Amino acid sequence: MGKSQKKTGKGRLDKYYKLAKEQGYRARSAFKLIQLNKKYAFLESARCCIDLCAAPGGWLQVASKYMPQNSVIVGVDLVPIKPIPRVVTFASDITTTQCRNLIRNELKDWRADVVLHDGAPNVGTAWIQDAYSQSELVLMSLKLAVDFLVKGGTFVTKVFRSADYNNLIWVFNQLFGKVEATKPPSSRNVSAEIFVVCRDFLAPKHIDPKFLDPKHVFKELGTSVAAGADKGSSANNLQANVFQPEKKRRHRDGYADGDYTLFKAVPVADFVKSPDPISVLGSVNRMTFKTDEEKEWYALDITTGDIKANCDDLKVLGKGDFKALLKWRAALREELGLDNKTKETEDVTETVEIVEEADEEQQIQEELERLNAEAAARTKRERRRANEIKTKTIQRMQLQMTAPLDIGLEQHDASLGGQDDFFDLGGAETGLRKRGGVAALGDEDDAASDEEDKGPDNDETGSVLDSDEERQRKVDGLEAEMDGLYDAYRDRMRERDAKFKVKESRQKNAEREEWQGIQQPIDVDSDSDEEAGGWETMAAAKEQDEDSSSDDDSESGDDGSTPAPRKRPRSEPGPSKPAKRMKLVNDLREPKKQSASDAAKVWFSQDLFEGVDDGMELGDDETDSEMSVDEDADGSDIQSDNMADDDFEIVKADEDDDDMWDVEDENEDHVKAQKIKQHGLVTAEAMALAQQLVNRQTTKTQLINDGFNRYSLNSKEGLPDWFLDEEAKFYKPNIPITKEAVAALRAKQRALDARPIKKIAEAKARKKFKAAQRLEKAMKKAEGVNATADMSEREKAQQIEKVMRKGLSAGKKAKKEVKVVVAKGAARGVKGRPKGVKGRYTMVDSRMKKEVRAKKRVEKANKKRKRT
Ligand SMILES: C[S@@+](CC[C@H](N)C(=O)[O-])C[C@H]1O[C@@H](n2cnc3c(N)ncnc32)[C@H](O)[C@@H]1O
Repeated sequence: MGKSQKKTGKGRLDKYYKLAKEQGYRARSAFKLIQLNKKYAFLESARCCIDLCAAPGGWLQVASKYMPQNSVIVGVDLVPIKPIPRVVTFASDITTTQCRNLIRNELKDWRADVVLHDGAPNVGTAWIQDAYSQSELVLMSLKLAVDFLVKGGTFVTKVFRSADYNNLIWVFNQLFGKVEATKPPSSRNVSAEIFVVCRDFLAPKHIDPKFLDPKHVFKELGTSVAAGADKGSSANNLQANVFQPEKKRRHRDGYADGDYTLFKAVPVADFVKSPDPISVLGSVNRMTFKTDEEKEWYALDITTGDIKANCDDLKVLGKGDFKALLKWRAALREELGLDNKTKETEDVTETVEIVEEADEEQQIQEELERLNAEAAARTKRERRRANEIKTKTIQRMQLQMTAPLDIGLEQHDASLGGQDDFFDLGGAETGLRKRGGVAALGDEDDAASDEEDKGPDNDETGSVLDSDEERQRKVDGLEAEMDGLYDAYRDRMRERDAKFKVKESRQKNAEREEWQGIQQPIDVDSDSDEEAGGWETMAAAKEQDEDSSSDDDSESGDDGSTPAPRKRPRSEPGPSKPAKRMKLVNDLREPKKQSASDAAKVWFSQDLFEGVDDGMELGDDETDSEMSVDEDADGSDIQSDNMADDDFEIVKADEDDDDMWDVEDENEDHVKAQKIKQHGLVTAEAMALAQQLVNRQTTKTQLINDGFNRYSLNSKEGLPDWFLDEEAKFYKPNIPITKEAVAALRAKQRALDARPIKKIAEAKARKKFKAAQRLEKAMKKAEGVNATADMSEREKAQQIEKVMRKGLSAGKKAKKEVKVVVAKGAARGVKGRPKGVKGRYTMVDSRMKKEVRAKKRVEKANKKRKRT
């Protein structure tokens, strides 16, 4: 931000502050945009974004992370913003034409899909003044937004809940199809800020300048307040000034008659004796003790130093100070006997009223009104308490979890009716209440004290449970209940949904296996219910990849999150399930089977990869970083016994392979490239990353850095099942490649897979051709037999059957065995058939026989090696 902020005040160092530090965001406000985007998803599809009031750049970082590569991102602020990759920034005032021109120059004739505004004026003096300038700043940002937004675009702005709020919302509604106000969980409860997301910009051809003119937009309320004042409701207004400062407006009507100064001092007696003390507090700057009577009051014990100081400057006082003054007044009046008098007077009035036979109906009416008001106040109080409890429950849950963002909670703002929560705990809470499981919550209900009596800090701690132990016990109880509910839900699902059962058992298997390898792509048509784009799409695609794997399990690792249920590709038979499972515990360095390495060979045979061994290594790097944790865990040299039954000889891993993970190896690049060539870049994601490296769209460092994220060391210890299940679905890293790139590569791979190997195709064709020839020949022969006159019909039939059988058979003559005969002793050198040898034979000497055997052995061994 422009001005330096105190980092130790009221919960400034909250979890979002820490998270921001941890994740390298420049400001905790980054999470506000992340959460807004999570709800409205406007960044993923945006190609151009303008961030107004962007310093220090938290929102810009988020935009650059979530928007597609090569999008245009422009940030403006009064203060310079430290450079951010892929982002252009200016230092300029957004209310000036110079700023407009700068943005225009940068964007040329591009239009923005998203305009963001998180501006806060750097005034920091009077809150009322701040709120007003904030509203003006919002209107200025809207002015810029309508200049640059594309039709259908999104404008996100921060507004304060002030008197101008409704006017601003009205203006937004004139220009946008959908306008929603929301308060993301990361926005502090104590802050009056609220975010308005205006979608579907209508892009009217002509916009009445009055819509964007503060004088007009904020006029109506200003005058209504003034009008209210005219109607003699000054007392109410001034009361509002004290306890609801946002209601106060600027003096647009000039000074009161005969009162030309802004500073007002009144004798303290005015305050003490006035029937409307609050209006006095709201209208003056100082209360003086000048008369003798007032000096006496000054000397009293109840007139403490604080009271004296408060009377000295009323404009700097807060709610608590005003309350103290009112208490002091009440005490003083009691001491002076002023209140008794009033009581007496009231009694007299009452008596008079009775004497005057007040209208009974009117009394009933008044009583009813009073009761109604009381009921309304009670409901309000209850709602507030419920909200407080909900917030606290959420906070406690978050304290138990490592990923507060995933809970994506949206606090329900009572003033913004009709907005759905991201994750409504209300239901769960009610359920728990019914079972009596959250007595804790009830306790807290009672414990929640009146907000008015406490500062925001007290709010946090005052109603929080007494001791750590007690709190822990209650949290445990709540968790146990949640687990119970979740188990019940799963039981219900198991009964109702057979698919769920299968899914669950697969999940369990997968969890047991823990390590998940990279596999072959499968048919894209296979159903995936999470095809939502972004990571979901990638994850679904990845799942498909993994599903289709026949046996290769060492290339790409997942981040260790629970894998989704797998499916066998329809097109390929693949090994049986047990075989597949068995492979999962194999040595990671075991040489890959045919399919993976073939795919890799085809892939690397492209011109693109000529002489780019260096780059290749990075593709692996990426994979390494993702899989390293699992690899360490599972990479033991376990050899399944079943392997012995395989056709393949188990070959001990090369020493080179041992070096794969040794970063200190000087041949590292070469070795890794070899490994990739050998095992293949099997998933489309890995290929897309490799392609990005080759095309210099990304760098090695960037990929390595991307590999270290909050997903990489995600401990699951002690987390409840429902949370892990939820996490398995949504807590996944976003690989920095586009959906389109993966789709294109997958299509390419499918095309390659669909093609048979040329040699096989030719051999098949030859075989077919020869069979046809044989058949034709047989038919001709059969015709000849049929035409023969000197054969009986029976003989003909027998002959034709014989001929046809021969024609339809494979036509391969059994190879006649040739016996190898070694002439020894006296027989050596003798010509002619040796004694006792029948059929074909060949004479050899003993040396030749050995050589032939050795040759056969070598051929066989080579064959096996090739197959593995
Ligand atoms: C809350 S900060 C913005 C934080 C930013 N969204 C982030 O995530 O880093 C508000 C910013 O508004 C800027 N600002 C206030 N008035 C401005 C104006 N007239 N023109 C440009 N920037 C302004 C301030 O300099 C301040 O840096």
